[in-house]
Amino acid sequence: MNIKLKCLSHTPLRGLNDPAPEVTAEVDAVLAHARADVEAFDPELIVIFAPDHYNGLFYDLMPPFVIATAAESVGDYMTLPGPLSVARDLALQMARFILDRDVDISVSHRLQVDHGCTQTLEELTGSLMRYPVIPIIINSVAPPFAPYRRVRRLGEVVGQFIATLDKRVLVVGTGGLSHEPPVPLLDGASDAISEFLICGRNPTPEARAARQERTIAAGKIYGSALSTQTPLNVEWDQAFIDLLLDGRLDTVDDFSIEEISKEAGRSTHEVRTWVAAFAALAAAQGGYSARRDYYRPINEWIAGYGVMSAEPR
Ligand SMILES: O=C(O)CCc1cccc(O)c1O
Ligand SMILES: [Fe+2]
Repeated sequence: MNIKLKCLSHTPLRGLNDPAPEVTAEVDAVLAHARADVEAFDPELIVIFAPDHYNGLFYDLMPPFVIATAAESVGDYMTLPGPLSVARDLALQMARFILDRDVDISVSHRLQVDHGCTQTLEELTGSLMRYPVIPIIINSVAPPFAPYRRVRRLGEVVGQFIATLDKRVLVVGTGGLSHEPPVPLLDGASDAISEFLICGRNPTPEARAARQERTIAAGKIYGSALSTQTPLNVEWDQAFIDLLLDGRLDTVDDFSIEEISKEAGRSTHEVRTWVAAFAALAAAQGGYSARRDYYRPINEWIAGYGVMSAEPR
């Protein structure tokens, strides 16, 4: 086995509410570099840890973790619609391996995924079909969540499975860092919003457009006095990146979900995908060496925007 890691923020506001052209150019260059790395590595499998934002998973049955044997992009915001090239049999084998090691995970044989999975796949590979992929969704948006130590444990067993493969494997985490887009909460929601959060699959084009307009409007005022959303938190992001750089993964076991939501925003929990990805790399090969490729707080995108790479030491 040969393994590499990429973790990066996603933001559906890319192209819809852009910051200054120098900033988008900087991010474009970072992403082009990441894509070239992936091209050179030529993975035989991509394991992508991703969140979902009430596009594939709803409160009628909200799983903490899901592995997909087949997946289709809903094509939200500017992302590509259509099927992902999921490695079906390998995904099933991985599900069995995970369950055998005492970590519970749901299996979906037909999962809808959103920008939380597809934007990063597209940015890193140019399409949704380029390489065989196994999507693993970690609930990071719809409380209650499994604790961070459980996410780290999931990553570990996935890494142990990867170690059994005779393949080049790219492990990806997508989301974060600090941010809070206007995603509704079930607690205190109106009847209409509850109905959406419980079973809002396959919205009408009008409903999807309205949702996207709300996100764009929030992006236009994010970080200003007009915004009611928790702002970006550069210190939190820096500390999180540092703990990954230093390989202090076990410190996430003490993370308080409530405190992180308050300090850095509710969607900061998408960093759970980074925790799982780094834990997988660490478990697959012992130590790792990581680098911070990029970080910048970008209000227009509602994103503490970061990119990291890592590989075995
Ligand atoms: O759920 C939605 O539609 C909004 C999602 C969303 C918005 C801004 C930054 C993000 O990272 C993000 O995921
Ligand atoms: Fe997100």
